[in-house]
Amino acid sequence: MVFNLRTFSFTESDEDDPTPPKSFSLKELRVATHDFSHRNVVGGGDFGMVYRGHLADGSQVVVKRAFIIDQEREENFGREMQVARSVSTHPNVVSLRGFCRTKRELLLVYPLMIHNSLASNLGAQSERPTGPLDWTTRTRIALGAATGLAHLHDQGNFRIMHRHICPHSILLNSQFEAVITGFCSSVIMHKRNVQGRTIKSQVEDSVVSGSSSQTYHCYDDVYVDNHIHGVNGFIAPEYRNTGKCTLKNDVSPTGERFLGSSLDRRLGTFFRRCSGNYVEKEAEGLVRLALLCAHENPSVRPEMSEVVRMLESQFLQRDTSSRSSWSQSECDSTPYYSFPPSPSPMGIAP
Ligand SMILES: Nc1ncnc2c1ncn2[C@@H]1O[C@H](COP(=O)(O)OP(=O)(O)OP(=O)(O)O)[C@@H](O)[C@H]1O
Repeated sequence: MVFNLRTFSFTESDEDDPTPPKSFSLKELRVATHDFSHRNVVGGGDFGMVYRGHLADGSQVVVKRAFIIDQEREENFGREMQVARSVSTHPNVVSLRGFCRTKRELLLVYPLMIHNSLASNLGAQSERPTGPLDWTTRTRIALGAATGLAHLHDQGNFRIMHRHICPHSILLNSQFEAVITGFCSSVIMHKRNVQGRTIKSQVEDSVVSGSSSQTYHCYDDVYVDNHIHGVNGFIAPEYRNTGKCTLKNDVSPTGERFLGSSLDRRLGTFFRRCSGNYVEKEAEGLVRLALLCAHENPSVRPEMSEVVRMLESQFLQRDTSSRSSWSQSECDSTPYYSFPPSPSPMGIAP
């Protein structure tokens, strides 16, 4: 029995706690990536370029490299480190292998996800030689991504808001399971105890980060951001308009984009490309859930844990029962765990 300082509770073992990220030398990462050869570039984002590499122990990794250090990248680096040190291990959340800091560069090392991002497997940008993702894979990706996000949202005494969820931040491993990445904009919200003090995670205090000061936010406060983070088209309307951060900010792009993305960025494109290769009732249910998540009123949006339950009841049931697809009567008998019923013309944002 172990007392967990992060969750303030006893657990059977601490095996879910993350292994502390390793401090790499720049030389090790240069060797791993063939001196950051452009042939090894697998992506890029706000932080910098992302290179594929091989470590000396034979493992395949990516190295995210910022070779211009400014305040924004320092903060991004700090946030990635904070999340990595705080979040417990989960198969749908990427874990930081290590980092490197020099006077001129900031580098983050993650395990390589062989199928890159969801974005690179969808629509017109798809590099897939084998054609569009099949329906079962898409539904597994939707469920995996929702599970990863729900895990971030529920970390015992604190919650992690991702704030940058989009098809580029959902990676696909060798089994095409979704793995959430991209914590450059994430915020950790802590619980307040009875004395009004912020209970914060012990592990965070040991974070090796460049940022000189840490601000701790309580999740029962409304945290207002004066710099809007996120990708255009993937930002919850209330956050874009007011800067107010809540976990429901993550649910909106979830609906608009990744559940929608499980179908495809443009539904018409998906239905054409899959030429009937999907389960109609499931696709309908997914569209309804996506619309509910993207509702303009955040209080109407479900929590991520509810999204997971709805998806599980839909897709896991399919695997274990003889029923071929969902029906309205099944939905009626299990209202909480089922996909939402068809929207009324009022109330659901287009
Ligand atoms: N572990 C990984 N394995 C394979 N490809 C990756 C991995 N991490 C990132 N990539 C590729 O690099 C792209 C950018 O990564 P990421 O979203 O982490 O960068 P970023 O936008 O700089 O980060 P952030 O979202 O934190 O600002 C991804 O969309 C993906 O194509």
